[in-house]
Amino acid sequence: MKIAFIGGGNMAAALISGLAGKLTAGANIHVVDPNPAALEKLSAQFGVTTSGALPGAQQAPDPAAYQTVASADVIVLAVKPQSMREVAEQLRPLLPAAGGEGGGPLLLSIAAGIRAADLSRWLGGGRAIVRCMPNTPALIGMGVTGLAASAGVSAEQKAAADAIMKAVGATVWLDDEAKIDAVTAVSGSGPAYVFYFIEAMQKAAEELGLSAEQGKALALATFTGAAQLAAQSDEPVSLLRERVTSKGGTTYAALTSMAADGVAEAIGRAMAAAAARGREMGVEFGAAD
Ligand SMILES: NC(=O)C1=CN([C@@H]2O[C@H](COP(=O)(O)OP(=O)(O)OC[C@H]3O[C@@H](n4cnc5c(N)ncnc54)[C@H](O)[C@@H]3O)[C@@H](O)[C@H]2O)C=CC1
Ligand SMILES: O=C(O)[C@@H]1CCC=N1
Repeated sequence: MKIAFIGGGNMAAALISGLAGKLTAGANIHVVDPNPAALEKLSAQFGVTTSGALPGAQQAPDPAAYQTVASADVIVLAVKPQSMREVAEQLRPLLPAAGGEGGGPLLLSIAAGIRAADLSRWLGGGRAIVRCMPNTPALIGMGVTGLAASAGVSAEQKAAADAIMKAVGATVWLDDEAKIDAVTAVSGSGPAYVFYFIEAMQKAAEELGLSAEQGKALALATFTGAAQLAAQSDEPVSLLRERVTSKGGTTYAALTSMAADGVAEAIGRAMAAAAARGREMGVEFGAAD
């Protein structure tokens, strides 16, 4: 499978680390990014080929790269949402005319917010697009990705999208593209909530007299252990929580304090804000002329 990445930043690097040498040879992966440092790192680490610009970009275009991008089976769009329109319009002249179902390359967009209909329009219309929402644990093969296919994506292309994302973790297919905003709020942004919680626990551990190293070791092992226990258990998470919570004991004191502070409600509001921002970005960066 020949894969071209447009954008070689954090998420692209995480995906390439799972793909290169496993799903396809590094030499079958091409990365376009105007940042030379990002390209050097990816080519040294994974043996990918690289180029600095698409035609129409401000940098001097690299004609050898056109053919590589144009003949890719899958083009992963891994730039920031606000760059997506510009990149799609640069990509458009390289792509073969859109055919029927499964015609042309599969476009895999990992951008938050950007809707498939806008992307397809910027790419000349009738494109086979799968929207994906991965997350950064993909870097260690423990990501989870939500995917939604637009009309015109063939069964083979869906299988290719699934294989690419399974190379870095689990996949969850959605029947409706709009649900990608919910996935973004849960698992796309989710690692940041977990890091936030771990940071808070580390800080509190130090305030309680433990060293920074001790706080880190205890907080991390607790997260890993509790998440694995929940994943491996057939029982509801609420029951696992209750088993930790002795009546009148320490956990009860902590959870009572969290309930009084409205922590669960605050998490709900935070995730609603993430989903709303996803929808808003779709409008902000995808508006028709
Ligand atoms: N970071 C995360 O946790 C997640 C990010 N995403 C999505 O992934 C996308 C990329 O995010 P990150 O990798 O975090 O950002 P990043 O800033 O690390 O990477 C973006 C890359 O695009 C490059 N770029 C800019 N203009 C370009 C152009 N015209 N042609 C080619 N490359 C160009 C930049 O040089 C940069 O290396 C975003 O759309 C984001 O919504 C999705 C899931 C999780
Ligand atoms: O914060 C963001 O917009 C991106 C999408 C999900 C994670 N990072």
